[in-house]
Amino acid sequence: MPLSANNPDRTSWLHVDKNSDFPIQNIPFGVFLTRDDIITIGTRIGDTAIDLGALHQLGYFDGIPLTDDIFLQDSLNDFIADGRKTWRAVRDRIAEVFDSNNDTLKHNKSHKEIVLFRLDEIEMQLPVQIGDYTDFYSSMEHATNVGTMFRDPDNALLPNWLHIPVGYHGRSSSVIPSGIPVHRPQGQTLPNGATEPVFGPSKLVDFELEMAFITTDANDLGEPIPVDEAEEYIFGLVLLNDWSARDIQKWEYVPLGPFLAKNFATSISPWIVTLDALEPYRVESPKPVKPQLPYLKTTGKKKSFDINLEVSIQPEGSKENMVCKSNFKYMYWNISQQLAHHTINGCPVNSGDLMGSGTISGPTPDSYGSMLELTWRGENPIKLKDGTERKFINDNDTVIMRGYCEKDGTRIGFGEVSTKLLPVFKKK
Ligand SMILES: O=C(O)/C=C/C(=O)CC(=O)CC(=O)O
Ligand SMILES: [Ca+2]
Ligand SMILES: [Mg+2]
Repeated sequence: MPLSANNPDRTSWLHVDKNSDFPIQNIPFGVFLTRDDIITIGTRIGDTAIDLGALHQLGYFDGIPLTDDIFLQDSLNDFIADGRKTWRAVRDRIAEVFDSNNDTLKHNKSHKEIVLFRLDEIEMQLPVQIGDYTDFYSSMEHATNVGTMFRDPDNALLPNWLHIPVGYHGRSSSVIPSGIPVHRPQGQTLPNGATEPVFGPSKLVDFELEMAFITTDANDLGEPIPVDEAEEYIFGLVLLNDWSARDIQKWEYVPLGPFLAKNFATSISPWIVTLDALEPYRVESPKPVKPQLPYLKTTGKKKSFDINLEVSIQPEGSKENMVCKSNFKYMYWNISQQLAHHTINGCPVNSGDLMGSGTISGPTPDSYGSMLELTWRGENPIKLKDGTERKFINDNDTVIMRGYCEKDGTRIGFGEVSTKLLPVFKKK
């Protein structure tokens, strides 16, 4: 059955710019602090933020079984744990309330004063309390590029890669929303030609263009999630910047994988776009190069999504420079395969877990999802509009990632994840 909230013909009585990421067909979920210092769950149409806690108290969700305080929370975890049926009913109701043909709230000035906020009146928070954060490594182009640079160009893709959605466990304590600046990390590195490491600021701070999915309570300890059921347990997607210190990474990662090179910060966009909203943008996943084991084989619906992705660097006081254009559809392993693999050993997944896709590099050099690849380890620096060059990210640069889908005149997007890199932390 088509989802009512996805009706492409629906318009809203709230103003929506033509190129907005947030038409009434999107209806993402997030958490924000209001002008009155109240934390609430909300959604967004155009440039208007909508307080769902207030909307619920005023009775606009009557008939949907929801607890009174479901939206009066500082995270979406409980709402997500209520399951897909509830997410759908709430999203459909929001679409009805804000439909151009519905005058109820539109003509109620006092209700609108309580429910609607301009974006400059709110402060976006992390949308979920993240219990566990996992990062995959699912772009064949990225894995090949990094394998070429870090290891052996003749055997760039390691033998397991075409059989396993490779991943590592990250650290949730340093996941931050868009807008929170990050300090350049310090650590151990092995200078070129040296035999002993040195300690100091990382010289090779990089971004990684990723998306991430957020789960609901999915399975009990010991219980795998079948690959074709995986999407039932995925609430939605965000943009993710997996900040990476390449010099620290290269020295520390053998043999257990990334550690301090990756966990100093991971930035995400604050609005979670639901899988339901992304339904019209499904595409086939890349053809498997090698046969996949049965637990990873998907059937039925297409399991990848056509999401345009862009990365810009903005030096302090200067213009934005777009350095990468990629697409989520390039991922060799899709989100269903990632979740099936993650749980095949019986590992439980909880509401609010964050699963990074891995760096999303495409086939062409302008679609590589990190500076490491775009400048090929710094060999081909990128020229910026202000006349300076970048091999990696400089202090006081801001890295901005954006993502959107577009089809048949409807566009829905993720907004942005924007993060400034500050110099090394100094105690005042
Ligand atoms: O190939 C390696 O040794 C590591 C590559 C990465 O930087 C991996 C990573 O964080 C996963 C990813 O983003 O694809
Ligand atoms: Ca990564
Ligand atoms: Mg990181």
